[in-house]
Amino acid sequence: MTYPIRPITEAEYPAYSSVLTEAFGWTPHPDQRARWQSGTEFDRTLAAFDGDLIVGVTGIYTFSMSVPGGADLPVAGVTAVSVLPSHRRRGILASLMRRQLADVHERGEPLAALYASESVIYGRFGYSRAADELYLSIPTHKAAFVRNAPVDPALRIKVIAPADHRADFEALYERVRARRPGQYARNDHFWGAVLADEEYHRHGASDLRGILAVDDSGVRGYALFRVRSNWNDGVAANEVQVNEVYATDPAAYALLWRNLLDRDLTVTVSAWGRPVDDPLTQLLADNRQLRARWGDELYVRVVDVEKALAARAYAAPVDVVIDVTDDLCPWNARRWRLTADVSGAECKPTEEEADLTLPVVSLGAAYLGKDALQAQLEAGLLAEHTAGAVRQLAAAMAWSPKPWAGLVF
Ligand SMILES: CC(=O)SCCNC(=O)CCNC(=O)[C@H](O)C(C)(C)COP(=O)(O)OP(=O)(O)OC[C@H]1O[C@@H](n2cnc3c(N)ncnc32)[C@H](O)[C@@H]1OP(=O)(O)O
Repeated sequence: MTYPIRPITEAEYPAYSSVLTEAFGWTPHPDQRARWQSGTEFDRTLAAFDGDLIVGVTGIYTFSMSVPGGADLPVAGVTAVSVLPSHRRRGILASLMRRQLADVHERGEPLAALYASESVIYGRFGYSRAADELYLSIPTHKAAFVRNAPVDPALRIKVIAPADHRADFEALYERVRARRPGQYARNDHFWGAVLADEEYHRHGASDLRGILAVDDSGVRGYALFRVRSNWNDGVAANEVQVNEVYATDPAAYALLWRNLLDRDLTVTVSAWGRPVDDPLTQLLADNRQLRARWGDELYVRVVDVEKALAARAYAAPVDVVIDVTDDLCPWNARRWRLTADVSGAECKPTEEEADLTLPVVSLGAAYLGKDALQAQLEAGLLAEHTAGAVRQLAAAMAWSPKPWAGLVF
């Protein structure tokens, strides 16, 4: 049985969104549903139909995303993937994914990216875990910084109402996001999500709180957080739950965390999803006290090998012929010669013998700079034809800071 696929109109949004809420078992608040609707790019939605009934959906946010070296790449941010429970496992997701990848390619976007509800779903479509994150928790009484942590006496903390400082957050985030691969330009919809503060976003904690790190020249950093108030037998045991911390420089970054860690009545600071190389991990003197769970963050699919590999910077010179295998995007499946040094990168089709064979899913894992390729070789997932070729490519593709998008879409 086939299920015709097409984008929806705005009038069809209620039926589109009900597939999403049914598949996820969510009951969104009307404000949240309204926000999703206003953020929807209707020409980039796809719905699969069984007669008049929408039974499967997906959408795309049109992103500009930082890649290693700081360039901005057009990226398709895949979202809202859902199939009605009555129609699951009939190949509807597979047909939506095939159609979506063809659309993304036609539009000239070299990458697609997503946050996965389950890590097992997207590998078959060429997506790979490309960024990791830490869910961390720090006991505040063990949170001293190393002795040489940066301090700038010109800096001070200002307590603010987040809703009044959106322009400061936007300007600061835009100033710093090129540093870390995976960070994407946030439009109105995403700033609305960052600052969303209705009761249902609080999960028993306070309203959204904010601090700025400022000096006489202006804002050098901000943090957004909530406080979960807690008393045990008359003893205060609050938890500060950190949502975002961004700063232009290390001293401002350290001061913001210092303020979050030093609050009265507080025993724990936690954060749901931080970069694995968060500078905070280096600042804590007793860093064994930082308890963290390692998780998967962004998934990446290289849709156009030639454009994607030429667009990023490389940490070391590289000159290899890669035989890319890709069942879903046949335009990628061939041999490519990648040459790169400090002056730039080039990726061109070639008929030369391959130094290594790389499934496109492995390229996605390494694209934003995660150190993935050598381990994949050792796991038997790649084929090396010239000794040392994988090590050379892995050293060139690995990047610091490590990739992290920082905001679910
Ligand atoms: C970016 C995001 O939006 S992430 C959100 C993803 N959505 C959800 O988690 C909501 C709940 N789940 C669903 O709506 C559906 O189960 C979906 C969208 C995950 C899958 O849709 P379906 O139409 O059932 O998938 P489809 O039938 O096309 O399956 C294609 C293949 O993927 C496999 N597959 C699909 N979903 C899963 C899963 N959750 N776990 C393991 N395998 C899966 C199928 O078994 C099939 O494998 P095969 O090719 O070897 O036969």
